[in-house]
Amino acid sequence: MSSEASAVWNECLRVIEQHVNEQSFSTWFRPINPVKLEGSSLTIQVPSQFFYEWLEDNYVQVLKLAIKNTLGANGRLEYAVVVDKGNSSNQPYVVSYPQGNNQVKKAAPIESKTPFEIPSLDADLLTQSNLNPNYTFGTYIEGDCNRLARSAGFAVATKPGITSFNPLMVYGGVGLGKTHLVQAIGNEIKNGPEDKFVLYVSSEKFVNQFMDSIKDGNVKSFTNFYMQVDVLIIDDIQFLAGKDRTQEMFFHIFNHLHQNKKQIIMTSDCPPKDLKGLEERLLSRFKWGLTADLQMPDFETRVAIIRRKMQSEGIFIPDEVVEYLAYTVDTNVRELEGILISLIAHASLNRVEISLELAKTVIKNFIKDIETEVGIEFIQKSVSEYYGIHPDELKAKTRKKEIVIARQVAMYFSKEFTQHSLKSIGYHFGGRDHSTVIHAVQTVNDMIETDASFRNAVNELKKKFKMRSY
Ligand SMILES: Nc1ncnc2c1ncn2[C@@H]1O[C@H](COP(=O)(O)OP(=O)(O)OP(=O)(O)O)[C@@H](O)[C@H]1O
Repeated sequence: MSSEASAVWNECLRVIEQHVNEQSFSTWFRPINPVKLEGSSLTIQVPSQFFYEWLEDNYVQVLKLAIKNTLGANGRLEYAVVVDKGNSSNQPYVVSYPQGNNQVKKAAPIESKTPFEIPSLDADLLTQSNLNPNYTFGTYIEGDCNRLARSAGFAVATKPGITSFNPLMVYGGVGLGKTHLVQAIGNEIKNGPEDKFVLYVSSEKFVNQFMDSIKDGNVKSFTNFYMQVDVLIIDDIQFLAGKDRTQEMFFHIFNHLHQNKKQIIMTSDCPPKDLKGLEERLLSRFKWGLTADLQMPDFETRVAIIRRKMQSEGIFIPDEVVEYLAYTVDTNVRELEGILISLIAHASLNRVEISLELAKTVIKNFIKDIETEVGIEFIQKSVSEYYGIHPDELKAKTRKKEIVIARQVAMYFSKEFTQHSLKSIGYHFGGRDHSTVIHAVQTVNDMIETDASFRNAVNELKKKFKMRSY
């Protein structure tokens, strides 16, 4: 960054500051970097195409004024937009508009190659991996939900085929980051010092390719192709269920790769023991290495995921909105990202700032099946999650101390956050009496007074319910 450009841009900021409110100023102008000054032309770098369009749509007049005040009537402003997706070189591209001319020439985004396309069998093996370059360890947020899988993945990436994690099987529910993690391993190996042929393929494509090879009479070249791979990443292995011929072929490829110390990485939507329709000999091989699961990220990890996404989109979102989203969307990461994108798009289309109000509208109107009310069931789920027990235990007869406390806390919040009568609350906790609920509320109130760590726990949960009941 040139010091002249900085000085001019600081002058511009002083002008802009007087014409926009504080939040808009920090959202849309603080992230801008002045890049260079050539004559009376200043180039500023903005974090994304979306960011650039927003400035053009909303702040073009104030920008013109700032440029005119600092660089005179001939002053010009140029943008360098950092293209974050699909442009591995991450080269900025420049669009410019002359002063007094509103015809902005918008540059087309740089095309990226489709990341998931399967290479043809005679493709240049070392360059075609089908890996999405954005799926790296750097962009994968670590939390308790994925620690084992992530560290095993990292170990595999450091020494593919050599650790005892071969095969590495990552399993978990929909949209929890399986593909991202296994592709991060692939990218790490591919970008490492050794020339390894890493191949990512979805099981569905694998099946289709195999079928085609039978049809075309080139099964041998199909097999040879897969046997040359150094690191085979095969996604959604559950898709092989019931496809006996493909399983047989995969069995041979698996054995060949494993015997030759090649790394095999797989994902599945459930643990191997629950994979139905897969041959026993395959399942037993899946258990040779390491099986690690992914869970739904906890609140802090969800916040970190949102912040990372904000950073990559070059968007600022107020903390209270970030927290609201993280509290409310606890289904899976893909849904969380989807809602975030809807929110950004909604703000952009309606030309409004991202606020808590807007986030509530987007969540309620756009994502119909998301529960935003605090009901007894939600309280039971949240409290049992917090105490690491199963929600059914809150309704069971057990008198184990930690379960009694969790049950009392859940009853206390049901009284505070829902309209249910004491009788109804008791009913939802395994048909207990209303006097049990009164006793629970009293006990929790007493413990809040006397026990600081209990008070903190209750406050933390309360924050969650409050967020949801906004
Ligand atoms: N820990 C994480 N850090 C950052 N982003 C994440 C994380 N987990 C998931 N994501 C993001 O969530 C989205 C969904 O992840 P991904 O596609 O890997 O899920 P999946 O488990 O493979 O889903 P499916 O079951 O549908 O195959 C992706 O955009 C991914 O980048």
